[in-house]
Amino acid sequence: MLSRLSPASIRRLSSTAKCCSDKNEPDFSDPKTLALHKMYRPERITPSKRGIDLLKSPGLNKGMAFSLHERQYLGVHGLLPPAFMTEEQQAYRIITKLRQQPDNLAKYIQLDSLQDRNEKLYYRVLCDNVKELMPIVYTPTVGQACQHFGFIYRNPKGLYVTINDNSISKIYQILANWHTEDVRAIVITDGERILGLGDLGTYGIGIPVGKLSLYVALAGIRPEWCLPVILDVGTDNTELLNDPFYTGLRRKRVRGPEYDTLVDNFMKAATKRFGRDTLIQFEDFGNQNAYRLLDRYKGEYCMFNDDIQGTAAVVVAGLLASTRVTKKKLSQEKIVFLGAGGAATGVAEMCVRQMMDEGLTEEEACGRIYMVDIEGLITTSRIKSLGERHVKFAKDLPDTKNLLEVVRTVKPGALIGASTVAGAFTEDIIKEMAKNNPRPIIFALSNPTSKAECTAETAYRCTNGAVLFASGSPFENVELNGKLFKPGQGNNAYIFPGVALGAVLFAVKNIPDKLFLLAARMVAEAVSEKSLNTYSRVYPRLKDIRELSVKIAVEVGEYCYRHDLATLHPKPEDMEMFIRQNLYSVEYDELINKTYEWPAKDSKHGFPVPVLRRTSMDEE
Ligand SMILES: NC(=O)C1=CN([C@@H]2O[C@H](COP(=O)(O)OP(=O)(O)OC[C@H]3O[C@@H](n4cnc5c(N)ncnc54)[C@H](O)[C@@H]3O)[C@@H](O)[C@H]2O)C=CC1
Ligand SMILES: CC(=O)C(=O)O
Ligand SMILES: [Mg+2]
Repeated sequence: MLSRLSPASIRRLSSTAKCCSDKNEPDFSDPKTLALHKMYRPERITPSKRGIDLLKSPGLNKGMAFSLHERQYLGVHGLLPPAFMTEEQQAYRIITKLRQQPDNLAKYIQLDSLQDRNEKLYYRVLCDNVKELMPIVYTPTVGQACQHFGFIYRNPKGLYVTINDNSISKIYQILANWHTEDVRAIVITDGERILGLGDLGTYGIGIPVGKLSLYVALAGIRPEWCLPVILDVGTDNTELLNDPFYTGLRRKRVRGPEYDTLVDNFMKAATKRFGRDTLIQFEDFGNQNAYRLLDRYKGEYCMFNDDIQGTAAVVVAGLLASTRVTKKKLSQEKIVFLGAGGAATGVAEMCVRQMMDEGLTEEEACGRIYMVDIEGLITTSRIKSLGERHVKFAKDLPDTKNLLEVVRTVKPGALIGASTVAGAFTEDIIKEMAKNNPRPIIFALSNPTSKAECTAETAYRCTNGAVLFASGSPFENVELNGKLFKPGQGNNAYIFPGVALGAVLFAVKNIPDKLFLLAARMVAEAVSEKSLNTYSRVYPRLKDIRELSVKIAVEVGEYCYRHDLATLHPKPEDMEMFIRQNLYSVEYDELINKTYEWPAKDSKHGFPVPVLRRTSMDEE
């Protein structure tokens, strides 16, 4: 069996095993567990770094949580204040300071520098406060951080590959400069469509960084396996080209064959450097490249486009959960999309697959989907100018750019926005949706919040609380007529962490579309009756994503072994246990085998142990 292991897999098995934490210690009374464990777990290691180098290594640094024995043994004694702090105390200090920051960008900067200093503490704080901090490290604040990236830039995070590095060997060298060898997941963007904010060039690096933070926080993927990458091919944003702080090449975007060669070279160099099964997530590419690159690479590499496939899955999940309230199958609904770019088209295509699984023909399913883009409703009169993906959705209806008119004519059960047009779902449109449906479905997916097609408050108010609403960026709860509504976040963050966890742990060859549909169904099933019926929320709680990610990863693994796409052999007998054993722990590791039990409450050390309160603001 072992002879079937590729060199990359052997390397992975041994390094995977290093991450097993005592917290997740398996049950060794079971002989099968013991055998599996021996296979995957080598001995613990002591870090090679010492002294100030250790304190400057964010992956190892524990700040004042180093025990006296560790301080002496690892050469940091005297380099730290003499008092000690537990990780919990440090986390309390961080979140307290964070809550005193004047605004969200200041919070982003504080967390960003914490990540540079002390990785475990960063993830500890993030995991303990997912609902409060996701809007900081992710949408909407990450959008603001990208817009001001040149100004707030402190430390490099991620790799920059420019159009001037356009050969496999040059890119390979850049990848070899990265500080870890065992990279298993890359999130890459070219910065052309950063959220709904448009072309932000290299300022877009904040997006891969933020997505990978969620890999760790929402799926327990180890941070050292993660690599953020930006392809710098220039920018067409003249404001940036004139910005003295701009961090990228000052030139117009390169397009055409030279661009394609750069992406091709990157794919080859990355898989040569890190292994054929390295996951590469494409993020926030512009409309003209997103689908094209996905179609080109999805059969050949372990990759996916999150804006197309991840978004499709999360929206279908929200729609399926909604059907539990409307008591109608998805195939019985008509759906209108505002926007027909990567996100909306991906969702439309997955809706078609779901409707076909429910018994419709492809033609019937496409017939239930109406798309409106910047040119108006996609109609048969536009066929000559449409791309092949849109032709099947063209309707034999009069041309119009008026969304209200479309809603009046079609009478859809669901209205979905991925257009980047803030406020496009006017009060009239929302009221029209409510007129035609006892429980209208309205998803305003555009990010960040400033681009949402409508606010949660408008949606609930204009439908008298009947709407099943979700948005790409979070909105506050809304109280209406004495009832509390908790809008769900229809964001691909429910999907990509779990898919990525399965892909990296089982070293999959590629990721079929079907897996995203399976993930969508799992997310839909995870929505509780209480969520749906008490709060009208069509998504699980954010704090449940981590568990959901494990379940999605099991599904990814099972599917990939069935279809000969998993290259980790032998297949773990207990898939879930294998995944749990390999989850990143946010608790500090013991850095030497023997730990000195320091007297945490000893007044000699002068540490006033604070009364800890729960830091989590997560709620039902
Ligand atoms: N909630 C989530 O998980 C996700 C949200 N998104 C958001 O969706 C938005 C769109 O993303 P993509 O589809 O990737 O972008 P895209 O650039 O591929 O597509 C934008 C679409 O909007 C249409 N559009 C622009 N102005 C319009 C107008 N005035 N009226 C009607 N249609 C108009 C364009 O014609 C195009 O079809 C972004 O704001 C992005 O942040 C994207 C991915 C995931
Ligand atoms: C959520 C996301 O991927 C986007 O807005 O692009
Ligand atoms: Mg995106």
